[in-house]
Formats: sequence, C-alpha cells, structure tokens
Amino acid sequence: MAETSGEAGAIHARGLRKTYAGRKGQEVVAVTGVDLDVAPGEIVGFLGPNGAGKTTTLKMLATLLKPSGGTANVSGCDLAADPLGVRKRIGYVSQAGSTLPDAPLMLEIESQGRLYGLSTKEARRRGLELMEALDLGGLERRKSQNLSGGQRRRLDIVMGLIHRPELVFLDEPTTGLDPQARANLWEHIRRLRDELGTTIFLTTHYMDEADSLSDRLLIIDKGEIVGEGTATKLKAELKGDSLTLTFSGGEAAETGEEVAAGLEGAANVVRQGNVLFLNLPDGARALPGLIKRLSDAGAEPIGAELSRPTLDDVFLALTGRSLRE
Ligand SMILES: Nc1ncnc2c1ncn2[C@@H]1O[C@H](COP(=O)(O)OP(=O)(O)OP(=O)(O)O)[C@@H](O)[C@H]1O
Repeated sequence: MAETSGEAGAIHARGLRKTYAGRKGQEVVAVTGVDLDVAPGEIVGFLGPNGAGKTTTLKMLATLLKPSGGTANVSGCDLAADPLGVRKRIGYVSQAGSTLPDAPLMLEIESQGRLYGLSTKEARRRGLELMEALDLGGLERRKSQNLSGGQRRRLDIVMGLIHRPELVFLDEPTTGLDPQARANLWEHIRRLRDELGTTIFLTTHYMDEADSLSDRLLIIDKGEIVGEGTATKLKAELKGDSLTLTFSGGEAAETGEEVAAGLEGAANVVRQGNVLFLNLPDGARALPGLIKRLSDAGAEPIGAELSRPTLDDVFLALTGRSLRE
C-alpha cells in the first residue's frame, strides 16, 4: 500500500545509496548513504564538485533511478512503495531540457500536460498562465530552437510545472546562461516559492547562486553530505575571519597587539607599524567587544576592516576542492 505519512512537498531520505556497475564489473559507489531533509516551501541548494553525486541523488529522489539502498519519503509518498505517487507530485527539470527543437511551444506544453492526465484545454490554460508568469507570454507559437538560452530554461521550467507539483527538482537550472539571464531566472524561482509555495531542490555549480537563492545548502562530496546549513551558518562555522586594525600610531598599535593576543580565539596576530592583522572566529560578532577593550586600554583603532569567508572558502575547507576546479 502506498505510504502517505510525510508532508506534501517535503523530502526525508535516510541512507540513500547508489552503486553503478563499472566497466570492468567493479562497483562504482556514486552515492554513499545520504541523509537529507527538506521542509515544505524551502529552496535548498545542492552543491558539489563534478562527479560528487548530485544528479544521481536527484534522479533517485525523482524516481528516475532506483536506489541501491536506503529509504525516502518524497512529498508524502514512499519512494519504493509508491513511485507513481511521487511522480504525480513532483516536477523534474533535467540539465539537458526536454523540448523538441522544432515544435511550437504550446504544442509541447499541451503534450506534456496530457502526459500528466490533463485535458488539452486545461494544459493550455495552465501553460498560458505559467508562460506569463515566467515571462514567455506571446511566444506560444515560437519553436524552442528560436528561443534564447534563458527563455529555453524558463520553458523547461514551465514544462516541469504543468501539473502543479508541490516539489520541483531543478538540475543546474542556470548553467550556460549569461549573468543577467541567471539573475532573472533566480527571480522566477523565488516567485514560484513565494507565490505558489513550491518546494525547490536545485543543484548548482555556482556559489553566488547557492548563496543568494537558497534558504539552505547541502554540500555533497564523493557521494556523501559534508556540510549543511544556511550560507551564513556555514560561513560562520569557518573559523578565522580576517581583521585589519589601523591605529593612530605605533604605540597604540603595540597596546592593540597585546589586547588582541589575549583575546579568546584570536590567531595569527601580526603587527606591521601601526597596522594590526589577526584572524578571528565570527569576527562580526567579536569586533564590537574587541573595539571596546581596545578603547578601555587607550588604543582605539582609527580603522577596522573585516573580510568574511566566502562560500568558496567553505567549500574549499569541506571538500579540499574549489567548485571552479
Ligand atoms: N550510469 C553510470 N554508470 C557508472 N557510473 C556512473 C553513472 N552515472 C554516474 N556515474 C558516476 O557516479 C558518480 C556521480 O555522478 P553524478 O552524475 O551523480 O555526479 P554530479 O555531482 O551530478 O556531477 P556533475 O556536476 O558533473 O553533473 C560519478 O563518479 C560518475 O562518474
């Protein structure tokens, strides 16, 4: 019997695992055993270097690949017991897209709708609504080969949403788009969540995309989740913001050096003339207290510059690799 205990739009996966048969008959472990939770209405960014297991995980959750182990409840349905239930409730937009190059857009949208059991009329009505919402209004007769890259990705999203899924998987939605088209697509993705409450689970290679679009990030490397949280939390966990303090003179800087060296968590305190460099965990929070201590010691700095770790630094620390490699 189909299980419907989970929440609509949510994902709960435990020990999800996938092995492929390698060319020489050996096992290739693509996904090692992933535990993953997504709340309804969340936008979750799934980040990882090439070959980390993002697409494999996505395809398992979207019923396109059978897991080798583990369990998952996707949008209220058990993945193993009720894959059809899952399929009805989710949308999946692949990296490659799914449209034929020379069919008019509305024809494609209608046939997609019919695949989900909609009448042609209903598919057309929803298609027009979605095209409008995704800035494709008036292009119903256009062929997809004559669309810009950004328009084509938005069309893929229209196709993935025609049956009003509660949860949408987007596999690298903005790869290959120029910065303006990417920012524009982010706006549309946010609106989907804000206006329709759609849960969005997307893979990306782009740090700025993960940072600005996602409520929460999951970082996968070599088939395993290695980091999880908001971009702010992940950055804050990375010890050692860099702080540069400038003093009015060498004497004040020397006092500053003594104060900073006694500060809990401070590391790499180096003074050069009237400038002091140090690393400080969660620098933004620690800075006001440090400035007060310096003031009390008669060495108030005349300048303070804090540089926060970027998501790239987080990724590097967690995986030993840069996403851009
Ligand atoms: N059909 C397959 N047969 C054998 N190995 C596979 C197959 N599909 C994927 N793999 C391997 O599984 C691992 C994970 O691949 P996957 O495509 O899930 O990674 P990814 O994180 O999506 O990578 P990318 O960012 O490059 O799309 C890789 O080592 C890949 O070579």
